[in-house]
Amino acid sequence: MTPEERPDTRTVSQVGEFGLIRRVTEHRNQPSSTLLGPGDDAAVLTAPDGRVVATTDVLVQDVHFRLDWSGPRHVGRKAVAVNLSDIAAMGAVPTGLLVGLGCSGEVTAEFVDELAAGMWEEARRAGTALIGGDMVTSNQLTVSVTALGDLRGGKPVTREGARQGDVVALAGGLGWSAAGLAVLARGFRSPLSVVGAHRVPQPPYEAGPAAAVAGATSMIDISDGLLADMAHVADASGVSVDIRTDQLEVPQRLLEVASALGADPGDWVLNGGEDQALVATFPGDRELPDGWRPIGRVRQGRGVTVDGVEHTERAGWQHWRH
Ligand SMILES: Nc1ncnc2c1ncn2[C@@H]1O[C@H](COP(=O)(O)OP(=O)(O)O)[C@@H](O)[C@H]1O
Ligand SMILES: Cc1ncc(C[n+]2csc(CCOP(=O)(O)OP(=O)(O)O)c2C)c(N)n1
Ligand SMILES: [Mg+2]
Ligand SMILES: [Mg+2]
Ligand SMILES: [Mg+2]
Repeated sequence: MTPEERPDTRTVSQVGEFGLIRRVTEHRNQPSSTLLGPGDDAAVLTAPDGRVVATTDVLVQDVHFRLDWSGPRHVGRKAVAVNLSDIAAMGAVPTGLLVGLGCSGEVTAEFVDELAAGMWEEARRAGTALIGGDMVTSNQLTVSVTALGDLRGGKPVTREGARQGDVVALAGGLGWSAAGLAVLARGFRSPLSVVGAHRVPQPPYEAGPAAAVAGATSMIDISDGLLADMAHVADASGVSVDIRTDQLEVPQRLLEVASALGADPGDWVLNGGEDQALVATFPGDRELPDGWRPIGRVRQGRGVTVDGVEHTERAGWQHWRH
C-alpha cells in the first residue's frame, strides 16, 4: 500500500489490530543486529559480546505528556529518547526497541502512523530500530518501550562506582524541559527552545559510550531531576556528591524565560526532570571526553550537597507524589 492509498482518516477500530500492526511494521529498514523481526512470535537478535543491556520506561497520557501540548510525533520520539538515554547511561549502544502501545479505538490511524514515525525517527538517529511490540485497547494513550543495547566489549557503567575525588561531569542540557513544562502550563506555546525541549528531549547518545571508554566510574541519565538522580548515585556508591553552582551556569535563555514567568531558573536546572542529560563521574586526574563538562566533585560521606551545603529537601519527580 502506498502512502497515498492509506485510509488516514479511519480510526484505529476501523483499521483493526492487524491492519494497524501492518502499518506500523511495514517498509522499515532493520539494523544488522536484527536477524528476524518484527512479524513472528518474537524477534531474533545477535548479541555481539554475549551480554544484553535491557531497560523499560513507560509513558502515560497526562502523566508524561499531554496531547494538547505535544503531537503524536513528539510523543513517539520522546518515548524512544527516554529509553535510549538509559541505554547510553550504561555506556551501551542500542540494538533494538520493543514498543507496547495502548490506545483507544477512537484514535485515528493517522495518529498512530505519526506516533510510529516519531519512534522510527528517533530510533534511526541513534542507529537502531523497532524490532517488535504489542498493541492493546486502552482509554489512556500509553507507550511502553523496552530498549536493548550492547556494551561493545566494555564494562557496564553502573550507579555504584563513584569514588571520593572523582570529578562529576555533565553531557547535555539541564532545566530546558522543566522550563518548557512551565511555559506550557501557563498556556503559552513559545519560545520553542524550551517547549521543543519538553516535547522531545535530546539525550547526548554518543556521550554515554564515550564516557565508558574514557573510564567513567559511574553514570546515570537525569529523568527525575539532577539532585534526585545524583542521590541514587551517591547512595549506590556510598559517597557524597557535591554539585558546584559556579560550574553549572544557568543558560541565558532559561534566565529570560524564568524572568518572564516569575519562576526560579536554578530550580529547573537542579530539580527539573526529563532532559535526559547524562551525568558521570571520572577519576580526578583524567581528561574529560568531548561533550562533557565538570559540575562537581565526589566526596567522602553520604547524600548530595550543593556548594557544600547539604541538600535535604525531597526534590525531583516521584510518581504518586505529583
Ligand atoms: N516494575 C518494576 N519491576 C522491576 N524493576 C523495576 C520496576 N520498576 C523499576 N524497576 C527498576 O528499578 C530501577 C530504577 O527505576 P527508575 O527510577 O525508573 O530508573 P530510570 O530513572 O533509570 O528509568 C531500574 O533498574 C528499573 O529497572
Ligand atoms: C503533563 C505532564 N506533567 C508533568 C510532567 C513532568 N514529568 C512527568 S514524569 C517526570 C519524570 C520522569 O518520568 P519517569 O517515569 O519517572 O521516568 P524514569 O525516571 O523512570 O526514567 C516528569 C518530570 C510531564 N512530562 N507532563
Ligand atoms: Mg524508569
Ligand atoms: Mg529512565
Ligand atoms: Mg523517575
